[in-house]
Formats: sequence, structure tokens, C-alpha cells
Amino acid sequence: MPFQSKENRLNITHGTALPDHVLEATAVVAGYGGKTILRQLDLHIRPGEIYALLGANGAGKTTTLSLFLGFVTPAAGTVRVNGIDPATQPDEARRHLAYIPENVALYEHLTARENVAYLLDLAGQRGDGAADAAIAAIDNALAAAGLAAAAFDRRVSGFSKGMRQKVAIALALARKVPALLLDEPTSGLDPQATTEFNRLLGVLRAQGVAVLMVTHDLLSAADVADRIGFLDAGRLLEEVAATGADRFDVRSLHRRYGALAA
Ligand SMILES: Nc1ncnc2c1ncn2[C@@H]1O[C@H](COP(=O)(O)OP(=O)(O)OP(=O)(O)O)[C@@H](O)[C@H]1O
Repeated sequence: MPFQSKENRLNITHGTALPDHVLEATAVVAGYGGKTILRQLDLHIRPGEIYALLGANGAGKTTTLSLFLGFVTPAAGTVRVNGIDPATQPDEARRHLAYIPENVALYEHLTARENVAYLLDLAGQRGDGAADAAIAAIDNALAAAGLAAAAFDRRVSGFSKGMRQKVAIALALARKVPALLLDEPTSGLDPQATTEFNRLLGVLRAQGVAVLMVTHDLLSAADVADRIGFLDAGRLLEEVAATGADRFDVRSLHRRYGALAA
């Protein structure tokens, strides 16, 4: 399938920056100190859409995530999370987001269930219901995230990367956030865990969560994403959308990605 040209993409995204985009970056210029990293970045992600952002090392992928988290303030352009500006209302914007870094940080001495309960408390989202109902809601989230019931009461210190991600995704599900940011989620996962992770993203999509996934894993992106964007030196060079049963042309994606990284 042919790539959408930059011109087409810009026409489309500028024309359809609708409020129903949960994650929006429009004409964003941003960087660190005097150094510009993102140059006129346009990125708009709808509810239930999985967007994979690919690019060479240093292209600005993690900086893009930092924009939505309110850790980087744009010098120009606008950023919105569910309509909220993370530069001026970072706490409010973060209430609408879950961020899963490459290595998920959990409380090692707590069990999976205790981690979700405690992190929900920290987010002010434990709820006022009965304790049994709160535990049932956490267990439902852990099960939906694909964690085996036998692991709910195990300390997470012995968990694999894939299991830790499941705990983090369970937390996102329990918080009912509309947007999820993922940094290199499949690096270090074996093929089976990657497939399982991609299945989980499908669960989030079905729940209407907007997912922005930064990755170098082209195959996983081709497998699960609805759109793939190629970031090159802070510019979103091209976007390609999955359409129909054929999804992506992986060889074409690979050629494009290789050219960027060269
Ligand atoms: N806190 C910071 N202060 C100054 N420069 C930074 C900071 N964070 C990142 N940079 C620089 O910004 C540029 C983009 O970094 P970023 O981490 O966004 O790239 P990336 O596309 O995520 O790369 P990678 O694939 O290696 O993770 C790099 O040149 C990096 O050195």
C-alpha cells in the first residue's frame, strides 16, 4: 500500500483536528534549552486507535511522549490530552493518561493486587465502595490484562517484563483512562509475550482507549497498530494507515524505516 504523502497528511490532520481526538499535537515546536527537537509536529489520535510512532534514535519519540505528560513545554503549537493542555494543567492532563515506560516500576515487596490497589489510591481513584467490590474490580482488571489468577497474590519482585506490563495495563484499565502512552513496550519480550502484549492492546482498543506506542519493533507495530507514523529529526515525515484485511505491507514499511535510520 502506498504511503500517504506529507502534504496529504497535513491537509487531513489540519482539517480534522476534532475534539474527539484524545491525543492532539498541532504544529508543535519543542526541545530542550535552546535545542529544537520537534519541528512542526502534527499527531492526532482518536479513541480506540493504536498509533505506533517509529523513528531513528534521537528522532524525538520519547520527547513526544513527554509533551503529552507535560514534562516538555512547546515553544509553539498546541498539545491537548482529552482537551486539556498538559503544559498549563499537567496534573489534570495526567489524570487522563497512563504512561508505561520501557521498564515498569512497581513496588517490589507488594503483590500484583496490592500494587494496583496502592497505585489506584495514589491516583485518588480507589473509589468509596465496599472493600470487596474494590478488590473484585482490581481482580477484573488484572484478569482483563491477562495476568493468571495464581499470580495476583504473588510479590512482583519475581515478575517478568511481560507480567509487569500486565500489572501496569490492569492499573490503566482500573483507572479507566482514555489514553495510554507506551515507550518501547516490546523490547526484550520474547515472541510469545509480544503476541500476548499485542492482544492486550486489542483489549484496550475495544475499550476505546487511544494508544500512542513508541517503538523500534516494526513487526509488532505492523501487527497491532491502526496507524504508523515515521518521525525523522523531529518531523512526522509520513503516516500510513492499516486498511482492510491486508493491513500493512511490511516490506515497504521496512524499506522506509531503514531509510530513516540510515
Ligand atoms: N532532558 C533532555 N535534555 C536535553 N536533551 C535531551 C533530553 N532528552 C532528550 N534529549 C535529546 O533530544 C533528542 C531526542 O531525544 P528522544 O529521547 O526524544 O529521542 P528518541 O526518538 O526517543 O530516541 P531513542 O530511540 O534513542 O529512544 C536527542 O538528541 C536527545 O539527546
